[in-house]
Amino acid sequence: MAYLHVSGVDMRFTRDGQTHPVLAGIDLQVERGEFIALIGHSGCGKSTVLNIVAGLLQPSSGGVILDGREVAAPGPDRAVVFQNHSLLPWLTVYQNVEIAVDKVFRDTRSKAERRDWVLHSLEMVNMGHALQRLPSEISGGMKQRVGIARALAMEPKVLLLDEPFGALDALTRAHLQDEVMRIQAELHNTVLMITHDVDEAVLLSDRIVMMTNGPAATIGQVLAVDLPRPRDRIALADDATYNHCRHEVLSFLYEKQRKVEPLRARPAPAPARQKTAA
Ligand SMILES: Nc1ncnc2c1ncn2[C@@H]1O[C@H](COP(=O)(O)OP(=O)(O)OP(=O)(O)O)[C@@H](O)[C@H]1O
Repeated sequence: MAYLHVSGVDMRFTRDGQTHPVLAGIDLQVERGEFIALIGHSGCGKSTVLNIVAGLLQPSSGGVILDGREVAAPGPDRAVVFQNHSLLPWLTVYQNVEIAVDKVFRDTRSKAERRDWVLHSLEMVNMGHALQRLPSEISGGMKQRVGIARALAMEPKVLLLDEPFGALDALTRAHLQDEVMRIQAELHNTVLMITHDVDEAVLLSDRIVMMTNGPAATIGQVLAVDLPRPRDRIALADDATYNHCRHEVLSFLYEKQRKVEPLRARPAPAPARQKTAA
């Protein structure tokens, strides 16, 4: 059996007395240590899938099994990193990671071991120099790094990333993607990452799971990214496999699942004014 198994998941929300089918028959099996990117048009239900795996939402039918146990509620074995860093603003960088480490390892590791682990986790994302700073005193990219350190420090079975780099500028984003690849190579985490960025999906993942448009979205195509690691973004620009994967995802999104946004009606042009001679 797969390490993470999302099985027959349907999700319906009730809004204004009406039932809206969001997900229908989501089936996904993820091996231990695999990096999965989840991609699809806005509103198709990617976050809903992630929240179900996190245990934050209960599916209408179907379920999730992680390492042989059914997911019924949120737990430290599934750490989530959101797009908008969710650090506690009144705690320092160090304390933001410490609070998670204390929660998970209070009974199994000594105070000194926990302290070393907090420091190690922050060093891993190159934040060891800013331990005493508050979130308001660091950049968006640094906050995201601390969020990733906090999630990794919990040693989760699955790391759930909901557009973790979505709010960052292109350079910071590339830098953090490289860091995540380096950490992944070291720790072999099992990762489920939502992204809107096709290049990010191909660069980082082992498989790309593409979702159809809602309502009642499901998995439309799964693409294996057969690129050796470590991966180098510059070398990959001319790589045939990389470009093939990129093309497959783009064609899924913009040909097979083309999403036509309703155009807003334009206001009628104002009638031309008669010019009157002065
Ligand atoms: N708690 C809720 N109650 C009612 N409807 C919801 C709820 N959560 C999500 N939805 C609806 O479910 C659909 C899927 O939302 P979801 O956030 O999962 O999509 P998404 O693919 O992650 O979108 P985006 O890429 O824009 O973040 C949307 O139509 C959304 O309005």
